[in-house]
Amino acid sequence: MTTIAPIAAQKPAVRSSLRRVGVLLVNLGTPDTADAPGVRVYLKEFLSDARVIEDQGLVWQFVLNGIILRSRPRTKALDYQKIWNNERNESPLKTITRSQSDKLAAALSDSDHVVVDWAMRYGNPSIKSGIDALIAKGCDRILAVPLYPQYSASTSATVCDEVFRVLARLRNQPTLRVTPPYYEDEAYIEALAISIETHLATLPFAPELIVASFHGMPKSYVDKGDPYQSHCVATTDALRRRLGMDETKLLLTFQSRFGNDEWLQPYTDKTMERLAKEGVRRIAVVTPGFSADCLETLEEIAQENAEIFKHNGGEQFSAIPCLNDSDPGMDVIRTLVLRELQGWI
Ligand SMILES: C=CC1=C(C)c2cc3[nH]c(cc4nc(cc5[nH]c(cc1n2)c(C)c5CCC(=O)O)C(CCC(=O)O)=C4C)c(C)c3C=C
Ligand SMILES: [Fe+2]
Ligand SMILES: [Fe+2]
Repeated sequence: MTTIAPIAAQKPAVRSSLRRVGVLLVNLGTPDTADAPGVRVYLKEFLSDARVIEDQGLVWQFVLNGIILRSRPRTKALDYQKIWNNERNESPLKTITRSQSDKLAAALSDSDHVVVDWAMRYGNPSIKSGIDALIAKGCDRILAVPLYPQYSASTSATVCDEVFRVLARLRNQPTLRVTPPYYEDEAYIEALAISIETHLATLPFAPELIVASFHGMPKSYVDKGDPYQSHCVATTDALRRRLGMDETKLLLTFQSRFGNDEWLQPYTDKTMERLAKEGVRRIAVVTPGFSADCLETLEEIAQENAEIFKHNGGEQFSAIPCLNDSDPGMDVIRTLVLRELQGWI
């Protein structure tokens, strides 16, 4: 027999005539504080998710608790400190996701029965707190929006898992929709192209080529059927067509390798080294898989990989900002959300 967690008694939060639609933007998550304890809590939750590390067996428990959580929080906290939003005392991923949510709410303000909020899969604000808040405001229908253009089980699916877990405890469940991946949507490709062109026009140099760097994942996950790599390839192909560039002018690479297994290749850091050694002097890097700038773009790309490129002879390196809450970026989110809200608003 299948059992689920005890279902709580639930009072109607608002009068039943108010039937609102909730939109919940969800991104990956980030530590609450840029210090070792904050990073440890975050990494423990993240790396204990079987969608992220599929083999959660005894060996992994030993590696996670005995090695990773003893050393990585200290070094990663230093990286977070380099990019931290000190004004708000939070990570840029939170600042940007909140702003995306505020701007989407303003864009949908014509419909007074739509409520927009945001959440993080790991850390805070949690998906549970987001769903609770939407229900408390009278939402009986919720659209969850995983902010990942390319689907992967380690990102998009785990958002759904958590949403389902929260709903599983409710007696009076809202109706649920989830936005699909949008890796080759016209609005997304157009927004990327505009953001690249706008950024290149501000540079004092002309890059010889552009590297499109996506977050990596273990190759074995793709071998077992995760479509993530094919989505990254489709995005890059569409962008090449839109920009009139071939694979020598717009390269596809994968960053953020973690652990010793083989990850998707070519690796971004090795590509930086190779390009510089082959005599390329000026490059720009775009990170289309990240809907908001975060540790992986602001530190790993704009600092670490810039350093690798220059150390090996490269001269000019520019990191193109993510779509974030820019006008083209908000066009993408609004288009996606309005399409999936059809019939509800
Ligand atoms: C097996 C481990 C990991 C997989 C698979 C993975 C996939 C994946 N991740 C993102 C987006 C982000 N990841 C971020 C940080 C991050 N990712 C991993 C590991 C895996 N990611 C770790 C351990 C970390 C934490 C930092 C570190 O310790 O190295 C972030 C940044 C969060 C922030 O706070 O700014 C994002 C965003 C995608 C899209 C993805 C898909 C394959
Ligand atoms: Fe990651
Ligand atoms: Fe990284």
